This record gives sequence, C-alpha cells and structure tokens, in this order.
Amino acid sequence: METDTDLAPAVESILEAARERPGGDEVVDVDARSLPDAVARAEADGRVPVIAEVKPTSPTADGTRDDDPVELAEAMVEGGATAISVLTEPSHFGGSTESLTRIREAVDVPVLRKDFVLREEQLDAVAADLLLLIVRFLEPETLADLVAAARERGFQPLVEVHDRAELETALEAGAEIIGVNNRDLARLEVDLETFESVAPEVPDDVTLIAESGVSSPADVRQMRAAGADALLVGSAIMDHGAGDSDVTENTRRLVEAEDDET
Ligand SMILES: O=P(O)(O)OC[C@@H](O)[C@@H](O)c1c[nH]c2ccccc12
Repeated sequence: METDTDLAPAVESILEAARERPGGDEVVDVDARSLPDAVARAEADGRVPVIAEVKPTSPTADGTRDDDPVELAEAMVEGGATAISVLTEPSHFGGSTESLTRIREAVDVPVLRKDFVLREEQLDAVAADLLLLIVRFLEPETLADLVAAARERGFQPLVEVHDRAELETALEAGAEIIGVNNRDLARLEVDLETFESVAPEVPDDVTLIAESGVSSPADVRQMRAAGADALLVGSAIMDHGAGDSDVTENTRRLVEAEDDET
C-alpha cells in the first residue's frame, strides 16, 4: 500500500470517512449469483457483458441524479446489463446499503457492492453477490485476509488494481475476478491505456473487468480487443449532467457495441 499523501484530496477524504464507518451487527451469509455465469449468458446471446453502475454522484461527476435507485437498476437490466454495481458509500457518492438491498430484491442479475472496505466487519454491512476490494488501500496481508473472509461469507470478491505490481498482489491474494481501474486514484484522471498495459499479464482463468472511463461504443470495442471479459460503466450510463437521460438506451448502446462492427 502506498501512503495516502499520494492520493487526490477527494480520495483521502473518502478514506478518512471509510476508516470511521462501522461494520454490520452479524456476519452475513450470501447465496451469490455467479458473475462468470452471467457473463457467459451475455456472450451466448450476443450482448457485450456490461456491469452498469448505480452511482448517484461522485467526486468527478457533473451533478447528482436523485432518481429512485431501483428504477435506475431496472432500466439498466432492461438495456441488457449483465450485472449491476451499486455504490454504497454515503458521503461522497450518495450511496446507501438500503439501496443495494432493494436493488438486489428487484433484479435477478448479480449485484456488486462498491465501497471502500478496509476491515473485516465492514464486509457485514450488507449482503451482495460481489464485493469490491481495492489493492491500493490495503496491505497485502489484509487483502488476502479480506478475500478469504469475503468468500467465507459467500461473496465473490472483485479485486481492483491499477498497475502490474498491484495485479501481482491481487493474484497472490487468490483473486479470481479482477478489475483494472482506468482511473488513477492519485489524480482522478482516466486513461484507457491503463487496462491495455495490465491486461496481457492477467491469467486466462481470471474474469477480467475494465473499469472506468468507458463512454462510447468505440471505447467498449477498444477494451474488448484488449481482453476485457466485462466492462464496468458508471458515468456514461448515469449521465449525471443530463438529469433525465435514458439509462436503458445508454446501457443498450454499450451492450450492442459489437453488433455493428462490419
Ligand atoms: O463512472 P465510470 O468512469 O464509468 O467508472 C465506473 C467505476 O469504474 C468507478 O465508479 C469506480 C471504479 N473503482 C471504484 C472504486 C470506488 C468507487 C468507484 C469506483
């Protein structure tokens, strides 16, 4: 783990809030919907596997969408989303664990809990199919412990990396689902070449996800050509600046990105 002083101020503030956040009262026990199976089903019916993210706002968003999170998630599934990612971080992303629970009841695709989990008891804040763990913010031993603790509870851990060194750490921790974040948490800037530089090092049996900065069908094709099994897309689907933008259409455009490749 690198020191927090290397991080953008917004990220330091997110981490400060995350350190304070309590865990759940009881150890959760999840019967998870499989992400690899959902990805295979999407491929079988010619959909690009898109994990669409319910993110009411973020430190880099143009505004806030206060639509009902369940309606947003249903609209994403309607547009062909393979899975739904839900920000549960309350103070910087407008998320909540309640939204995740309601969404998971309403849709039948896998649901990812997107948060800044630093300690084991924070795994118990809410049940979800997948759980994000970010290499940058965890000591390697803590990461390995959290991967194991997440699996014991039934979660599929999605381990997020930003470079090849972090990929090594993720693999050593036993990660089977890995996301490469194109957004640099030190500067909050997006560069799709991040995924392109890390992907060739990822073993074939890993489910590999390109995260952040995918906004057009051309970006989808670029990430797929570089080896992405699935894409995690928030901003381009939520379209924060245009409050009434059609989330189903925004999802469908990306899901169908490989249809017109002639
Ligand atoms: O909105 P974008 O650029 O499509 O990015 C989505 C997702 O990758 C991003 O929200 C994200 C990636 N890793 C995170 C960790 C915490 C919070 C958010 C994230």
